[in-house]
Amino acid sequence: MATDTAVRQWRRNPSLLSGAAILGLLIVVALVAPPLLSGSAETLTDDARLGPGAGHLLGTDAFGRDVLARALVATRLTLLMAAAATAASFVVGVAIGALVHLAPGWLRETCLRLIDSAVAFPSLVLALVIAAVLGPGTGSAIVAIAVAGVPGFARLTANLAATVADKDYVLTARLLGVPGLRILGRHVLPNISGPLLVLLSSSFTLSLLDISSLSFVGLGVQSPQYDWGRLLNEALPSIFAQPSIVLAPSIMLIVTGVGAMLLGDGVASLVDPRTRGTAPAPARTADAAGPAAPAQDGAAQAPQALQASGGAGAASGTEPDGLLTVAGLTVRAGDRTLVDDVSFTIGAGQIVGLVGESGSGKSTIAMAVAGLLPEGVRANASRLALGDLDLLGTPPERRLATEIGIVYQDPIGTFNPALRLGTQLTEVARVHLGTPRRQAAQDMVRALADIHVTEPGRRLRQHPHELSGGMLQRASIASAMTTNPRLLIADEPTTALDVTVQAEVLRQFRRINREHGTAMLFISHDIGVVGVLCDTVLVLHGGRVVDRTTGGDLRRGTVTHPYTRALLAATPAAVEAGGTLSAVRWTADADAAQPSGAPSDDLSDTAADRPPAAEGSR
Ligand SMILES: Nc1ncnc2c1ncn2[C@@H]1O[C@H](COP(=O)(O)OP(=O)(O)OP(=O)(O)O)[C@@H](O)[C@H]1O
Repeated sequence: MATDTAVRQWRRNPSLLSGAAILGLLIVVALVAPPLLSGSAETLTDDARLGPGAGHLLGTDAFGRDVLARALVATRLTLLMAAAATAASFVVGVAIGALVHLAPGWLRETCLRLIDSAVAFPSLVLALVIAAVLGPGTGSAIVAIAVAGVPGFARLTANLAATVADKDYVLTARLLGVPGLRILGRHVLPNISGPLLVLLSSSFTLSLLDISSLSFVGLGVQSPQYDWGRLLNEALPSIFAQPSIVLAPSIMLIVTGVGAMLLGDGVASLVDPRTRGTAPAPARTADAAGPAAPAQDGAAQAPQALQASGGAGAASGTEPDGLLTVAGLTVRAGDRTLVDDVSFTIGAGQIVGLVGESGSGKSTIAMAVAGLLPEGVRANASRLALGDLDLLGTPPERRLATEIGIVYQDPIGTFNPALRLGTQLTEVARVHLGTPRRQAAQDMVRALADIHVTEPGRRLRQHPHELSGGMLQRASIASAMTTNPRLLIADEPTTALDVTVQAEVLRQFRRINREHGTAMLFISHDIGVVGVLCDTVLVLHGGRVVDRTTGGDLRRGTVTHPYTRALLAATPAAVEAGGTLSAVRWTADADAAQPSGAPSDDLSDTAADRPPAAEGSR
């Protein structure tokens, strides 16, 4: 079965097939030509400078040696030198790039600038300088080309690693306390392997040409050894009288280069799990299947589906003890304040929502709570704690990993595309709870079934790209709940999903909240969704809390703060209810600014003037 799949993948990959065929043929030549053809390639005869003919297809050189035989015998040394130089550049370059990526900010920037300068220097010129310093010879040519190739690999590795570093699955690994080197090996390098392999193949071609160039100018292979560059060097004096003498090494160089590039392209698409084409992606209908009936249609379905259930905290009508305490949280990037003096608490079983326009600081607050702020961004607070766990200091990784779960906006970006779901979903249980692999898999199958993922056993063997967005989001909720965390942070968890899947995902949040008493910090642009799910809602604007209200007030539309009213007026639900869709035009210091169609109000109705909806309102 696996063999059939492998054969199909190869058949569907003409670059891989043709590149492998060409390089395979060259390897055969490199293996068999020296023992079979060394005689005619190296024995001096009186048949000097013969033209192409029956005895010698491409003629003979000035010493009567067969030109074609020499080119074929030279294949072994040429390929070995190019491969050795490329392998050395690859290993050293990737290692340097990875270390640079892990280095602290100032050192990384310095190293990157140095690498950039090295890349800007032409590799052949650099190789010529190194070869001239080391002296002519096969070894020095390999070293020179290898050194010249290092900066390219180092830069690509460091740059690509930086693009993967802010992916959700890397953030999650950081939250779980996975060491930097392990994150690099497990999450970063596998996901940048495609471009690195393409560079490997083009670097092999470049090494081949550079090594041949060094030999051609007399700094590489020395007589009596010969590679294709050395053959071109020897043919130079007679190139006009006997042009056929340069044909064989030139053609061999071109064919090898083309073969390497084709193979590189083919391997790059083969290692990318998204283009492997394994099992077909599940049908969309499977996503909505499951014991809970999906909402019928329309944006209003999600809120309606949840309204009936009511909020745990809201139903109690009491303010639960603060499990998460955020007091005076301020987050800065350099001299820019991203979040300004934000305070709130979340009790066990309570859901607190953060709403606000894009850029108002919602995700920054969540990341500050989880200790996942990006480099250069610093959080300060008079208190930031989850129960007895001080989140401002350096909390024990194990506790962070098990007491906070995160569900991100983009279910596809949440998972490492290079790893099967089973490996990723059971990692926390295996690594942090010490659960045996088989038991962790069985537990996860149950957890996925609980959250209405169909065929959970099969899902664990699939890669993320083989599941729909809704199914992946449910898998990420199941994953976040593995340790039964005290706090679940959901950062726009439904934004990337269509409305029917949204409703189901929201139902799952509600169920988890009620069954496990999990405290939740729920972030959304969608004020309607926040209204039906959350007990307490903080409205953010420009990094500050401008209003505190309740889900009930949002649902009933009985909010009084002008900005919150402006947000409500800007939701499609307001239009469905007969209102006018308005753009939000409120600013903290422009009391006249109102959404069009919204009743006039002034800014005296600040959070301080309102009864606190959550403990610690500022
Ligand atoms: N690493 C960073 N360095 C500097 N500024 C940042 C950084 N990350 C975010 N910001 C800024 O912080 C502010 C708040 O961003 P944040 O992502 O928290 O907003 P948000 O309300 O979650 O927006 P969205 O809903 O679009 O995700 C924005 O102005 C953003 O440009």
